[in-house]
Amino acid sequence: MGGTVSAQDGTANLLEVRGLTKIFGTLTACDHVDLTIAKGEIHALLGENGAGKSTLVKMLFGSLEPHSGEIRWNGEAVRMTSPSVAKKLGIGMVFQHFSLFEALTAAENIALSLDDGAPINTIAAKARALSYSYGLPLDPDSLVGDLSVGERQRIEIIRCLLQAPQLIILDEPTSVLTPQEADKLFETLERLRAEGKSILYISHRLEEVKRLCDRATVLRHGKVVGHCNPREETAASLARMMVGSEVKSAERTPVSLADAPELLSVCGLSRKPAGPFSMPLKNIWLSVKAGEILGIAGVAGNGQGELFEALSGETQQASSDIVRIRGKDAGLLGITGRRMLGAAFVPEERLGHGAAPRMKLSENLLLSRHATDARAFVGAGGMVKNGSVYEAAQRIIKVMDVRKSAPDPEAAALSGGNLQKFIVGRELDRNPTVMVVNQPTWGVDAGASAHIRQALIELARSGSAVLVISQDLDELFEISDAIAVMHNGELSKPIPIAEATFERIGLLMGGAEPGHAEHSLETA
Ligand SMILES: Nc1ncnc2c1ncn2[C@@H]1O[C@H](COP(=O)(O)OP(=O)(O)OP(=O)(O)O)[C@@H](O)[C@H]1O
Repeated sequence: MGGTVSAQDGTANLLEVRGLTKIFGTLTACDHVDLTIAKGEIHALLGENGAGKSTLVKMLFGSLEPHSGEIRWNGEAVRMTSPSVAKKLGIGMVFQHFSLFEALTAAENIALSLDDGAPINTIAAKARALSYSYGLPLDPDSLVGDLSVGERQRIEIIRCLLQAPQLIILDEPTSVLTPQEADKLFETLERLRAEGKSILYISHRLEEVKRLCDRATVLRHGKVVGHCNPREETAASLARMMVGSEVKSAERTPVSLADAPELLSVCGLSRKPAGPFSMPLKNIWLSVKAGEILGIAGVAGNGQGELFEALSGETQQASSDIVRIRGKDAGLLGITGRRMLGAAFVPEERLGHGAAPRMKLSENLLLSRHATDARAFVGAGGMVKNGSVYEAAQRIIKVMDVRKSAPDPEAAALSGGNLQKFIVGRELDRNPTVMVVNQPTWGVDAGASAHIRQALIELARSGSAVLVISQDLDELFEISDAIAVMHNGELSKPIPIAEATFERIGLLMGGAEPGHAEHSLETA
């Protein structure tokens, strides 16, 4: 075999890709892409949403077939005809969306994918030993449903490492992790590098790319537009390489809320856990006024999802005055009833929850807005005005700069970040009086994140109340007028942004000063 020599520093290349091309319909998602990965390097793959990163790694992992191009592995031409071929060669992948069964244990989940017939006890013992040796401790007997997102990701990583890969591909691994969990992951990746393994790392978080990665390849519109050493760049210069122009952060204009009417309020919301894997809500009080953005911070799994469900009407309250929208009792209304009051909701999970994957964007638009926009979209006798729906979908696509491979593609054919842009745009397009959004820029690139954040600020300043749940503290500090923290099903008092610091919010996220915000309603 014998690897070829990399021009960069003389180390052998593990992977060499030449002219790899993938075409979807009229869109060339990857256009003659060249990429080399040396042994023992952490290589970043950067690019805007829809730049072709996932398409490229899917071709490397054998889950998509290229139209043309060549892949060389340890110097030899190979064809990745399926993920099992890629795994056998030594490529492992940790996906953005986990594929674990909640009702099974960690070891049972691992056994399912290893498929080597080894007894479950042997697999559990191996998983335990490996997880401890890499500083990612895991109890193989724990039920996945009881685990935090970070712990679930450990299972995915251990499952990948058990196959002894030489190249590990990670697709946005830190977007669901707390800062502490991300630090642990970086240590593990550095250790893997020291052992001579190679890592291909996809992330929109440019600071962590600077910290971790040895080289970067930048894609734009499916083409390689540059290579760099991220340590010699700034986050701004990396963003510029990806986007092709300067990326500005959102600007929060000052606002006076003294006489502003309250548009969304929650008074004493409590809820028992809905199932074995959900969090109770404990006496939650909050208030959002016209013009205001209230940010809700918290480590994933502390009740933010349950709070979103309670606000959106997916779960209803014990009495109608617990949730009020525009001064109307809404606690017993479902999602459509709350939308009819002028509220809009963007859930965290975009595929399945935020959009039906196999439906076109225009059909998804109709699905969520047929009741609230009946006059615009439904004609006499209940006939759908297809032309109007299509036009509205195209308007949203244009405003949000949604990149796609067909005029009105199915939701599942969009890249993750582009689908997120469409869903946020679909709700903003209604000009809602109350907007509740969970993780607005999850998986969204720097340029589009700035666009979404600015749009939320402008919506608030035009007189709407906006509540943003986010795990991204930088985001909350950039856009919020006040930040409250969810911990263990309780919500802290909101802290006005002028008094909020990362330390103070971080302490609350860790469980300091717990308590609900009953008196905040008087002071807000
Ligand atoms: N199965 C598919 N059918 C049609 N078009 C597709 C399909 N998968 C991806 N595309 C298109 O190919 C382009 C590249 O998408 P890809 O998912 O590779 O982008 P990405 O760089 O990973 O983006 P993100 O950062 O948002 O995850 C997008 O315009 C997307 O709409």
